[in-house]
Amino acid sequence: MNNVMVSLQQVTRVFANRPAVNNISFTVDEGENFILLGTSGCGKTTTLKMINRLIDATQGTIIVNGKNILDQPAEQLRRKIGYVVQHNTLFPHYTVAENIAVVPNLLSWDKVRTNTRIVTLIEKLHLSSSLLNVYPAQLSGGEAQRVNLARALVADPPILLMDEPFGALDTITRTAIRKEFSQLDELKRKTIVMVTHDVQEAFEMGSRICLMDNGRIMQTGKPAELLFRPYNNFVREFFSEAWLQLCFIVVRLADVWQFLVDEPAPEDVFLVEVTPEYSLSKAMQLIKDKHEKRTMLVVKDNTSNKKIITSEGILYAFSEYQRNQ
Ligand SMILES: Nc1ncnc2c1ncn2[C@@H]1O[C@H](COP(=O)(O)OP(=O)(O)OP(=O)(O)O)[C@@H](O)[C@H]1O
Repeated sequence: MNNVMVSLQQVTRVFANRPAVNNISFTVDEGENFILLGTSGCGKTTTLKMINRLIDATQGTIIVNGKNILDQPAEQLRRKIGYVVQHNTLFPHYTVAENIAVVPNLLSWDKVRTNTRIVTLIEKLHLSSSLLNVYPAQLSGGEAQRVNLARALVADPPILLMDEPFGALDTITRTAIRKEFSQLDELKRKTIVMVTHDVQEAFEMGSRICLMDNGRIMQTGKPAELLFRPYNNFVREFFSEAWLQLCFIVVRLADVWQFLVDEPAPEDVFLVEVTPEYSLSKAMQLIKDKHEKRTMLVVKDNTSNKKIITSEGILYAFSEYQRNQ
């Protein structure tokens, strides 16, 4: 059985007689990337802030790591929960190193332990050590967001709440940082609840997605479930515009394996080896990226299964797969 780290049970939050969050329930397992997705004003941020008690629920129960969040001082709860928001929340008169050291200092860590941890983290987050002594105003948006993350991770909290963490970045930096973040081993072990209104981001990063509208949950499920088994018209329509692109993010070569046709490779073709774990979009990208010569993919798993495929073959396999959903 998976260990449930965060559980919301029939939670409501009312502002000025209007429910911003209306009777919602979900659980997040240890190590999950749980995404709160939805249009502006649907209650995502309110939901996130209730988990670390920045906002109190009007009704309902919230359990974090087996304990009702009201049964402990808010400060104690927040020590187990890292929090990253869209805006730069670094203290302007503290250097980068001093900013990251805020929590270790509160926890009375000795200097050596704090410094060792800071050096490890900034390396992992691809920040140059020369930035440790500069002030936040001198950082680019991407650097500032990495420092924000370092500060949230420094005491190794088991849970991380992120509210549009890439929202203030330009598209290119945003995509690059998002990719880096998904590969960080430090984040892989964590239970993450992340707010976004960016559908592609939700599908690239989420192990499960909770789609909200007007304070209510429309559907919670794995990315593929939302695409192939939408509960209602709202869910269907929410994803309709980007549907194919999203399918290519969530469906792997392994999923369409039985429909992939093994083709003979001509001599002058460029062969790229991939595993069946590649998503269809990553596989297509590889074929596109090598246009000087025709590219085919050699898909090999760790037994002796092997198929040589083309982009047309991937499209064909996807349409067969979709018909069988
Ligand atoms: N402190 C507050 N006082 C009054 N109303 C509030 C307060 N905070 C949020 N609301 C209202 O609650 C609703 C949900 O807000 P929330 O910030 O949770 O939405 P969101 O989905 O995170 O939106 P966005 O993506 O724009 O941040 C909105 O109608 C908002 O105006």
